[in-house]
Amino acid sequence: MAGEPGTGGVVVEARGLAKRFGRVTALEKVDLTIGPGIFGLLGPNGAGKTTLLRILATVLDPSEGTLAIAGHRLPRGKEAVRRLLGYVPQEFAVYRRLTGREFLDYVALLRGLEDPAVRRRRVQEVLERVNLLDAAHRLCGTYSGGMRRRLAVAQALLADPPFLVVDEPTAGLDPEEHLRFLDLLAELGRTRTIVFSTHVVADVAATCSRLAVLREGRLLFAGSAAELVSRVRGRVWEVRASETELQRLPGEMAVVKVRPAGAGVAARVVAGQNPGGLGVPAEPTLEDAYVGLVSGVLAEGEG
Ligand SMILES: Nc1ncnc2c1ncn2[C@@H]1O[C@H](COP(=O)(O)OP(=O)(O)OP(=O)(O)O)[C@@H](O)[C@H]1O
Repeated sequence: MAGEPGTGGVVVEARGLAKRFGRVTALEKVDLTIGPGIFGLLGPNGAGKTTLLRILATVLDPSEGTLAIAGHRLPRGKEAVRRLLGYVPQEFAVYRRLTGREFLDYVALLRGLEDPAVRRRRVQEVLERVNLLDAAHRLCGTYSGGMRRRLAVAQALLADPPFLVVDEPTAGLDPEEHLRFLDLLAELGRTRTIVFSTHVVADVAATCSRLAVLREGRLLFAGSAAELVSRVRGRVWEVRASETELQRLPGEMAVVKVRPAGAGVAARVVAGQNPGGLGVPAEPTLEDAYVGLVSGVLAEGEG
């Protein structure tokens, strides 16, 4: 049954979620349904990603709207949801003077795993899962950023929760750790519901079955990557021009990336019309669609 530990993930239903901090509106009327698998949350700085994840993790109450997780309405069902939840916050504090193993043992004890033999086994399992066994005897204070991220995931996995909320898991990781982390997420997502936030569109393209895009607290899109990409089809262009020509191109457009090419540049742009007639149509990617959406070149709901 969905909602029970280790049996395939939970369903999240948010309707009209809003969050205000004084005069700042961090989230506005967010309607979202999230099912089993990996769900990516994309958006520029200040979009409201962390706020939404903190609400899903029951750390923060919304100012308005309704939220049900695995059928438990919040805030009434908070305790029940917490039993299903593993949360990896953006800022994760560790006890620098404990080893990785001691730290996890301590967290497991706090989570109610009282039998020392059960705890030892569980700590060993999560250390293995996140590939930290070799560093388990080292003080947490000596861990790299990537190792701390893995320790943060390990503590979230101690109770084998079917619902994981992970805030920017790949920030600050080196390329090798980054790839390993995506593999771990993909593996965990086979039997769980995972919601994670990121700035890296490629991470979403690589791991997520569904995604949402937030900007300034508003939900611009929720659906599959293929749906988002289809919105930009026919509007992505490779433009070869001089820098000056590029800056003077007529019409509304969003520049996805620019690289040097010969004496000028090759730019990838999203635009309704072929920019200045200089564009060659290109096959759209998720990054093109994301940039088009957050820049406003693709209107919301357009498709
Ligand atoms: N506790 C708080 N008090 C006041 N304002 C807040 C608080 N938390 C968030 N905000 C504001 O709410 C908005 C959304 O912030 P949030 O951290 O959710 O965005 P984000 O998408 O996670 O951004 P980033 O990618 O930079 O981490 C921002 O304007 C932020 O300054």
